[in-house]
Amino acid sequence: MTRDAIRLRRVVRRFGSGDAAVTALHDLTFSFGEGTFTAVMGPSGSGKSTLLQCAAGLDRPTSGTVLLGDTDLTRLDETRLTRLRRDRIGFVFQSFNLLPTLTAEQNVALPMRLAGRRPADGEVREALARVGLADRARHRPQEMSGGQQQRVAIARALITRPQVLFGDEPTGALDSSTGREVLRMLRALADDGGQTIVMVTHDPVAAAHADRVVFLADGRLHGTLDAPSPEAVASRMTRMEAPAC
Ligand SMILES: Nc1ncnc2c1ncn2[C@@H]1O[C@H](COP(=O)(O)OP(=O)(O)OP(=O)(O)O)[C@@H](O)[C@H]1O
Repeated sequence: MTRDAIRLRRVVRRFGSGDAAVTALHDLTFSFGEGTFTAVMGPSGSGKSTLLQCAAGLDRPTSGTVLLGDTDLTRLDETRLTRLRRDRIGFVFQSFNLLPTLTAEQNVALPMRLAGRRPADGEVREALARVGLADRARHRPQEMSGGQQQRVAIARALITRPQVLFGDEPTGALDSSTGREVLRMLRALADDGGQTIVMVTHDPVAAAHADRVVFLADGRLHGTLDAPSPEAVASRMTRMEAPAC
C-alpha cells in the first residue's frame, strides 16, 4: 500500500478580514501518495497556488493541519519550518530563478552552500545527471536553452533529496516541445526514482503526464482523475469553467 507523503486535513486559508476577507481554501482534505506525480488544476483564482504554498510550508493555513510524513507543519515555529523547507521540500517555479553569473553546477550547489554545507564529491554532478545535464555542468544559464535552464532549477531543487518536489507552472514559460521534455523528465523522476511530485498547471497536456489530476473550484476539491488523458482533462476543465446557467 502506498504511504502518504503529504496529508492536508480540513485546511482553511483565509486572506484579509471583514468585508474584504477572501477564503482561498475551504476545509480542504486531501493526501498525496509517496512516489506519485499529481497535477493540480482549476480555474483562475480557484486556490491552486495557495494549496501548493500551504502544502510546501511556504504559507500557513488559517486552520487545519498539513502533515509531511509524520511532521505537522502547522505546529513548527519559523526556524524549524525554514529548516524543513530547506531539507525536505523542493520547489520549482515558472521562472527558473538561476543566478546568471554562476555555472550550472554552482547554481545547483547554492542551496547547500547557503545552508553552510559543502556538497559531497559528485553530489552536484549526480543531481545534474538525474536531469540529463551531466555534460553542461560548466555552462552558465545564458548558454543554455529554456528547457535546460529549468532542468538545472529542478536539479537544484533535488540536491537535498526532498521528500516532495513542488512545481508551480514549471513549464509555463517554455514552448510546448521543450515543456514536454521537462515533463517527461519529471515523469521519469517519479517512475525511476520514486520522487513524489505535486505540480500546478493550466495545461491539460502537462497534466496528462501525472498519475492523477486534482481539480479545485472556489477553494474546494472538485474531483480527481486517474491516468488522465489530455482530452479527458480538457473536457473536465471546460465543464468547470462554463458559466452556470
Ligand atoms: N495574499 C493574498 N491576499 C489576498 N487574497 C489572496 C492572496 N493570495 C491569494 N488570494 C486570493 O485567493 C484566491 C485563490 O488564489 P490562488 O492564487 O491560490 O489561485 P490560483 O488558482 O492559483 O489562480 P491562478 O490560476 O490565477 O494563478 C483568489 O481569490 C486570490 O485573489
